[in-house]
Amino acid sequence: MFEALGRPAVLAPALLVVGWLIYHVFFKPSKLPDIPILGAKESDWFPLLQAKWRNTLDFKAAVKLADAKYRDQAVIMPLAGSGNMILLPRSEIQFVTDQPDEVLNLHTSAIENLQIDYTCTDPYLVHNPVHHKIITTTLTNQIGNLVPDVADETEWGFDKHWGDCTEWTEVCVYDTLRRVIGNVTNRVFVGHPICRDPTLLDVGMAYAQYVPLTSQILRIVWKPIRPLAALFLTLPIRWRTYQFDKILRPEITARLAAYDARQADPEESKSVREPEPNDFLQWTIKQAKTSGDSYMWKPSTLSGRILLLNFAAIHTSSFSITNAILDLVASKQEYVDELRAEIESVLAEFGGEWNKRALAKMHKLDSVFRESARLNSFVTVGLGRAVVAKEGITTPSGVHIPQGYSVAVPSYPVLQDNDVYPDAQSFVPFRFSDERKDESIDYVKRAGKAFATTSNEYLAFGHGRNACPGRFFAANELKLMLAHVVMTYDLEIKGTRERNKWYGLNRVPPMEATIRVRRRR
Ligand code: HEM
Repeated sequence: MFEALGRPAVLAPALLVVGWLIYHVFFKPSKLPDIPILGAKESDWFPLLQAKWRNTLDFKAAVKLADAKYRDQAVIMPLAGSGNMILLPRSEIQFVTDQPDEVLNLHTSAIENLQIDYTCTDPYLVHNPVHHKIITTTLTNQIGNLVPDVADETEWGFDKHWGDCTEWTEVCVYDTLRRVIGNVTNRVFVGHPICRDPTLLDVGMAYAQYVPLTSQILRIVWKPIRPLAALFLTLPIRWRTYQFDKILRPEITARLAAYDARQADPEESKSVREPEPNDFLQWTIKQAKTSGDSYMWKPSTLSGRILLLNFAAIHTSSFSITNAILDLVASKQEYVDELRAEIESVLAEFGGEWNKRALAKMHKLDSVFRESARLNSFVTVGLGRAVVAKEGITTPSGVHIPQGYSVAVPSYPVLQDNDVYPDAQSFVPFRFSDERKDESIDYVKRAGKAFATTSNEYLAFGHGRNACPGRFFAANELKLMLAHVVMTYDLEIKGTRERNKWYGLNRVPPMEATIRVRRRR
């Protein structure tokens, strides 16, 4: 091997590669602003590299340090796989929210973070995200009409995964809830009975795990060889995409044929055919056909969009309800009793029927989710946006950030701040419903305490123009599910609630945690 290195044909390119690496790591002029490096120490020889190492190993310490030491100052936040992000101070959260997409852009940052051009089998779906519009318009408008389906699937899901035993039974919270969420959410995405196909759910979950994992690895692979590495690294993703498409394809083909038949002869369709389904797949077919672009109604395009939705919706919602149930079960029984009383009295007002208006009236139920998200949100730094303006941006505190870098703002330190949320370390389930009751506070401000309402102090769903478009649907679905849980089951936990774990930037609930459940008589 050493002999081979002596040959000019091998030595010359090897020296070039080593020289290139040395130049890039140590000598390339940096366009980074002249601001402190989070995690660096005065004695460091290579502050960016050493800080990256420290921040990556313990991001919780890094984000706490940022808030304690640099509360009013922007810092460079080096992190493996995320480059050198600029963390702006909390006083500039509104500034970030106010910037137009031509200046700070969420999609550019998401496409880069998730390495969409490699990890998505059809990147066009993300570059042309028509599903966002369907979420903000049709899905959100249909929340009320979808309640019976969501309630039905919730009941079926819990019967299946938690059972109907009146003796105490141990269940793994996250594992069972993600399955129920998978059933319920896909009931709204693709309808019954496909939403109950266990392979569809497993494939969707596996896809949602492989995409962030693979993108993390790809981002540390040297750019020139990334396309080659991606060919191998994305194999598990392409396999899941193929499987997902295979399961959905017969349904999609049948729906497309029925749609065309309905368009060709609306009268016959009224008398003979099944009523048109009211779910995301159908709305996407309609949107595709109306666009006139045949690419949009290719079965693989349609199934690819539903897979992306599973990616956006299922993990996030599963984390949310897992945290809420763990928080509730580890707190006082009187809180559960209070919730039951609220649910019973509101339901009685609506003749025992679950609907959107009844859910909206259950402020305590809503407050449990907002409080649990406040304590446990996976968003530790939020509003990650890429600087896309050619001339870069200059922040209110005068820091110039060139095009190509990303910014973010602190979320975890704000959510845990006693000055913003008194007694911030404790789970106070009715913190927000109590505030909503206080009539001395302006109505709009009170309404701003709802689970899905975002603010500078509550970034669990992001904030501003690009805040999570699915949050209103998610809030309704999750509330209905938790209401079903407390009305149908007694709950108990052995010992204390296991704390959430940090994985890089994100915090996730303890996935192995178990509780005991018993069907109420
Ligand atoms: C509790 C459940 C959920 C949580 C905590 C959550 C949280 C978030 C967050 C933090 C963002 C980034 C926003 C930003 O950076 O400003 C986001 C974006 C997004 N969410 Fe959610 N989400 C949830 C449920 C859902 C559901 C059910 C859907 C679909 C029906 C959905 C679809 C999306 C989409 C498509 C985006 C990207 C928006 C864009 O690129 O403009 N989410 N979500």
